[in-house]
Amino acid sequence: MASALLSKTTSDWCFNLLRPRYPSLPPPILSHPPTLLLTWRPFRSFFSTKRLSTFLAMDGSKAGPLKELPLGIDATTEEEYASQSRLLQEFTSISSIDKAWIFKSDSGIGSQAMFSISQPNLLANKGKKFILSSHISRGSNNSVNFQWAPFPIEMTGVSVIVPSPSGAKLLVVRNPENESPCQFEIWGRAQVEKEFHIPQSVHGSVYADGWFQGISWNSDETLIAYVAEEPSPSKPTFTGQGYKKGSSTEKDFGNWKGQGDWKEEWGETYAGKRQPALFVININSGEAQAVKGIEKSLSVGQVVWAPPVRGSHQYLVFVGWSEGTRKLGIKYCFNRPCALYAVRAPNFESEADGPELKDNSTEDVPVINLTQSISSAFYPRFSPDGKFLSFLSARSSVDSGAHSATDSLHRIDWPIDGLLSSSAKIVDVVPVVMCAEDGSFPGLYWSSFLSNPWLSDGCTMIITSIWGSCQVILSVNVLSGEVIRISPTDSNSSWSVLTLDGNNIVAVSSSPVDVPHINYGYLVDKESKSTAWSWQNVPSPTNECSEKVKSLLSSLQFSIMKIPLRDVSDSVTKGAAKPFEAIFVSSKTKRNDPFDPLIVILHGGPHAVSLSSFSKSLGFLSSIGFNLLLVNYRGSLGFGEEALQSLLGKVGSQDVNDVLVAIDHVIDLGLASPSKLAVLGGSHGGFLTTHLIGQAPDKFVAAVARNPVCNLTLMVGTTDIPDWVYVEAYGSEGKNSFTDAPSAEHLTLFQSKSPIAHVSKVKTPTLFLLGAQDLRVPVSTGLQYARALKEKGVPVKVIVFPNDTHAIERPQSDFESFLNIGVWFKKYLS
Ligand SMILES: CC(=O)N[C@@H](C)C(=O)N[C@@H](C)C(=O)O
Repeated sequence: MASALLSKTTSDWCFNLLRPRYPSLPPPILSHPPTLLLTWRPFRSFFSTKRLSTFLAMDGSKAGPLKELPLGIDATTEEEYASQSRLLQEFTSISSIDKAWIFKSDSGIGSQAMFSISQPNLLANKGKKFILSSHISRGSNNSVNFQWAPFPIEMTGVSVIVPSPSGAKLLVVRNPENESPCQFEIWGRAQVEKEFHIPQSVHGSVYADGWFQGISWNSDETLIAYVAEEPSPSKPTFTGQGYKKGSSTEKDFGNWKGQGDWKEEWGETYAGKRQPALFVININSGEAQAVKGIEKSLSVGQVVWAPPVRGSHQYLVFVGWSEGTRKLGIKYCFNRPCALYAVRAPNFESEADGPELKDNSTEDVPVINLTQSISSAFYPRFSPDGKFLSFLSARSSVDSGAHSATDSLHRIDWPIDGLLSSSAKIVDVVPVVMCAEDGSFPGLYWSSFLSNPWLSDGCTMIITSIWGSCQVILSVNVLSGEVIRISPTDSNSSWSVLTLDGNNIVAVSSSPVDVPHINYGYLVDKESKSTAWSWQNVPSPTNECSEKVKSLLSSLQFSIMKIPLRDVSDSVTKGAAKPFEAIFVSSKTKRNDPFDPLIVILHGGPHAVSLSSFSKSLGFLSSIGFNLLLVNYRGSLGFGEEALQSLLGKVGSQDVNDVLVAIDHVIDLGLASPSKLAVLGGSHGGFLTTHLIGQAPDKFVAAVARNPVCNLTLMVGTTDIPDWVYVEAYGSEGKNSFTDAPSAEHLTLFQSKSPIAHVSKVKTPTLFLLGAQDLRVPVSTGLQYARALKEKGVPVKVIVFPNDTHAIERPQSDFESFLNIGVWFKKYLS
């Protein structure tokens, strides 16, 4: 019996695997010393590691000295781990296309493209970044041809690259890993032309992602404005004799540094990061100056240069977030009030400066708030002629307290004389859509703006947004307000814009069953007023994945389903009474008889969305025999503001019910069996997962919760976004009742709306994946719930990743998470 257990091969659901990308990589699950893994298995196999080795010896087989199995793995699951891990490695190594830039070609024919590509490096537990170049030429009939460089080039140690507007120079920033200076390099076409080391006494690391990122070249390409961490504050110094008067940042053998006052940070993923501040570097001299006059309490980001006005000082426009009485978490939080400000750029003494620019007195020139009359303004973009400034606003989010909601687009006319005013009229360009009519524009969501999003007419922006369950490319005329969906409407795939090539678009598209592909788009008929775009699929090395993955994905299909509501009450708004959507991914042919097991996948937020784009981890799960149902319950982004706002105050009931309705829908269609259901969700999706196994205790055979919100009463005192708990539990009015001193009445309501209120009913075996550095949903929340299940004898497995934050996205942690998810579901659903 034991040898049967041990000799169980991968043939149960064996894959004819190709050689993995990292041939020397040992099975990662065995190479994981830092992961803390707690396993509680009331129904665990009789053969614990010790018993198994004894049994083997008694069996008389040539056992030899048996290796202990790693923590959390038993003999029954080890083969499964080994076989799934090989396939997961093939999915993991698929590269992602993150950004692209277009340059004029030296030959004057066609253009040059540079693509930034990333790939996880499991052994190093880091992302690898590459640059892949291509020459783009146009043939007859509008055909386009990309000639790719033979290999990509790795960008080791590079934090961010930003080409100059003309494309003649490239800024490369290398952030230090310790107290070393921050390195700026200016590259020409063939070599590094300048290299500057900015000491920590001037500033810390340059912000290279998230809300605060912003690097902008001025028009004559001599100055670069950017956002970096302010220098370290000086701390009290103590010597053998006690406190040493005066401040010093120097380290010395004869003294030691105290902590000084604690400073608020921006929460999740910003731990240890200092206040973002504005700087300008002169690339001729290498001198870097802090921009003066900005209030210390203002965090800054997204800086751009205002159009130059002859004979007048240059201004910078940036986004500022005020701190108020405390900083609340800002990652995934669009509801933090912010405004656009204009500030005078510092002067650098240089021969090029005219006499009128020698005045260095920027301190007494006020910083102007340009968007006082609106609670949120970000992504400032000047039109190419400098006549207006457009920007996005999340005012709906700020005003309602929902952490993300429908955005709006605005513009202000820019004074040609350079006389700025804080009372400039804000024009609404694309308003918030309250009720999304079938098939029509639902509003702007999570839009991303290129640094140059403009077509040559100077008033059309090309942007990426969300439309139902799809990511789409839109053209937006900033003068007329006309919005057109220009990515194909006959496809359910997701599209996003990478860069513009003049009036043409380089985009990436993907779907749950197609890895990302590059596409080239152009207006079919430029002369007529036609708005039809044609898209050409561009063969590219980035489109490649292993033959195994290709073949597995080609056996899958997906559809976007409309799920009608059940029992709509009269009190719901029109927008909230409309069907919601779910993405159903299945095998083209049934793999199991009569039904493949179904994993219900629930996104977090709750104001986020599951998109119809490719996901390596979900591609892996659908390839190992599971159908998937990604439910975009009401409250998700992409369906109009009324549907989104309908969830506030109703979490744990309306969203739970929507998921149950979606499940019944696929069962009624004959696509799933009620006895083969599992559920997986993270964060608010983990809230739903744990609610569902409590409220529908007989429905799910297995569950997985990643950093789940299980107890709002516990979370409110420990999370970086306690305001979220109030708004989601009480509705919009919770925004005003939010306090850091919750009353007994508040705590009682939070308890009643939490999954922990239903924990006594749970029977479903549940896997918990927890990040110990999570500031959003602290690890204690998931641990408490898991312990409560254990107390009841429910099968539970917990993996804590000691160095991971909320997203659990470090390559090894992501890998181990999805490997365990695959094995967990196989164990209970096969
Ligand atoms: C606003 C927010 O972070 N809410 C969390 C509870 C959550 O669900 N987060 C989402 C974004 C996630 O998927 O992590």
